[in-house]
Amino acid sequence: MNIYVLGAGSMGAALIAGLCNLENVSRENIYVLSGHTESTAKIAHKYQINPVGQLAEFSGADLVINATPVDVTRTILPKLASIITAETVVVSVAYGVDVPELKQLLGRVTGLIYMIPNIPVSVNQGVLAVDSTVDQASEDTPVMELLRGLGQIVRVEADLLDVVSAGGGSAPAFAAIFVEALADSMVLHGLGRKVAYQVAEQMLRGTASLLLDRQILPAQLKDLVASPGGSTIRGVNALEQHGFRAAVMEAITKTIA
Ligand SMILES: NC(=O)C1=CN([C@@H]2O[C@H](COP(=O)(O)OP(=O)(O)OC[C@H]3O[C@@H](n4cnc5c(N)ncnc54)[C@H](OP(=O)(O)O)[C@@H]3O)[C@@H](O)[C@H]2O)C=CC1
Ligand SMILES: O=C(O)[C@@H]1CCC=N1
Repeated sequence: MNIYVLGAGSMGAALIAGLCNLENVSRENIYVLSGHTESTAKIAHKYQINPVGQLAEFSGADLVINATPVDVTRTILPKLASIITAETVVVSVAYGVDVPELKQLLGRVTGLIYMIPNIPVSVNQGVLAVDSTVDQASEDTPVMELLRGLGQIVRVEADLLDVVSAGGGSAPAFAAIFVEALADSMVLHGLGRKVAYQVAEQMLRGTASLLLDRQILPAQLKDLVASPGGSTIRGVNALEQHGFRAAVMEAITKTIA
């Protein structure tokens, strides 16, 4: 399958990195075109994939992944539509350019997927929110099989895609802020920066693994950690007093809005 990636900033590069990790994908079959010739060359060199000079070369694509900014998406997809074939599948990750608009921009109703991935796709541990209403989102297409290699696919109705995008797509930024604050607070109390990050990051990974692998609820995990009259419950109390849960919920609400 020839995969052409359009736009190679944070998300385009993350998707390329994840694709390059897949055993069933050859780097020879991955092509990239970014906004500037230099950035195209840089990313192509970094991942040993093919740089593309101009959009016209996308005529050879079996799959196009659009990871350009929203305004660029709105101008470039109509141009792309006249270049690709009817068999080419287009996966667009531009947030807010939804399926009805994609149909309009591409002038077709099939062979398209609206998906909001998150940055951990670069290590094949992503959450990929896919609009379940389009034909290509069915589980057994080669493209969906490929995307499954990048992480867990969550198929949702169109009106809930923004919700999964906030909790899965945007939240890595919130989690990173939490990790940073946690490390800062350990540094504040005298721990070295490097060890502080190691502790915070491994704590997050271990906690996520436990929740996923053991299928226990977050509340149960919290109860397991907070010993009666112990230190953890004092920290929980402080988080509650400072509106931690409300702050997280408001952040997600604002992200969706
Ligand atoms: N970052 C994330 O976690 C997520 C992002 N998205 C979506 O991904 C898209 C890109 O976001 P992000 O990667 O963060 O943004 P960036 O600004 O990091 O990347 C944008 C990329 O688009 C390229 N570009 C600009 N104009 C063109 C053009 N005419 N042709 C080809 N490439 C072009 C830029 O190239 P150059 O640098 O050379 O100018 C750059 O590589 C957005 O639509 C966003 O909604 C979706 C989910 C998550
Ligand atoms: O910030 C954004 O708009 C994109 C969409 C989801 C994550 N990043």
